Amino acid sequence: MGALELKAVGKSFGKTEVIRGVDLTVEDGEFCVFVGPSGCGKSTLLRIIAGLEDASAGDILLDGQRINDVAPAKRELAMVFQSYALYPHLTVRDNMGLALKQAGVAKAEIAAATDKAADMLALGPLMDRRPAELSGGQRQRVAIGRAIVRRPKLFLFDEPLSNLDAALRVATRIEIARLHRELAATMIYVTHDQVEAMTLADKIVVLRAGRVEQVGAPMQLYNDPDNVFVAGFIGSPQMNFLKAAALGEQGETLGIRPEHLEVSRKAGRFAAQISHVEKLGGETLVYARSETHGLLTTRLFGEHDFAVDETVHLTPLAERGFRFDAEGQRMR
Ligand SMILES: Nc1ncnc2c1ncn2[C@@H]1O[C@H](COP(=O)(O)OP(=O)(O)OP(=O)(O)O)[C@@H](O)[C@H]1O
Repeated sequence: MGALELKAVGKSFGKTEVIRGVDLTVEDGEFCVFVGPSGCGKSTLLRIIAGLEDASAGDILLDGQRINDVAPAKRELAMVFQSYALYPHLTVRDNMGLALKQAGVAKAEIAAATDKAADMLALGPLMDRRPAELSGGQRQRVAIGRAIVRRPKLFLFDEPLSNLDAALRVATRIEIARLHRELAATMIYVTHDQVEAMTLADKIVVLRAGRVEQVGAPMQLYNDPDNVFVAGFIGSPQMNFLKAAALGEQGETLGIRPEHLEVSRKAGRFAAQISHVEKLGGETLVYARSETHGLLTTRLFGEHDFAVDETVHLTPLAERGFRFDAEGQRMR
């Protein structure tokens, strides 16, 4: 079991309030991802759950038990950090087994648990090496293995992949998704990475300035954002925000995803001048500036020969658009 509930959780550092009245439920076995701009409080919230910071207000419940006053080591959770925090003088095997050894678990049981985790993470051949003899990706797998060995109720990940190169990030991301399926464990994961959030999460929590803006499944947030902030935050490249009145549309702002903004040399709703073109292989991003709507992004399938400074005509597919009022709230 590993169901987590936060009730009106708040945190201030001195006079600065960084977490404000957060209510959140993470179901047993769920993969929950915290996203939000830098400084919005993702890591602080994770550290409060881990017990590395005290909450200034509210309750933290693990399987229905209030754990605010339970010491971090007694919370039955394991945290995996961006920096691997392995002991340099210990082998991989001893790093992975250390927590169990300190808890007085029998040697044979420790060996069984570490061997099983090593199998899951393909660490078998590396068990007698020390951290200095491993690559970054291997070290992060050891750090994950060390968490698995403890069989926690809850796994907490704080940007675990951000020190890895692009290819390793993808491989390790897929490995974490597989581990989540195999272990059926509750996981909470902090990231800056859109792709990690969209692909790993059962549930994404979008935070802004210490508050929850919206909670939902990844495609729910993408297809049905509550407000301009969530609409602009989820999705890469970002959603375009056009002036609704200039297009004869209701509301203040019309949100159009880059794939729903058509670009043509011949005709369209309004003109814009191309300022930048990115050919990504499978798709082309065309950035164009309109006098009325500002800088807009369009995403085209395949390769195109649009050029910088060229004038083009853009047409938003209004039926695929999102309408927002003057406060930035979605008009449904
Ligand atoms: N020990 C501290 N003392 C004072 N302020 C702090 C402390 N720790 C964090 N903060 C502040 O709390 C806010 C939230 O920080 P936090 O690290 O949780 O953000 P974050 O969303 O994880 O950011 P990032 O994405 O940049 O890692 C920030 O404004 C930060 O400056």
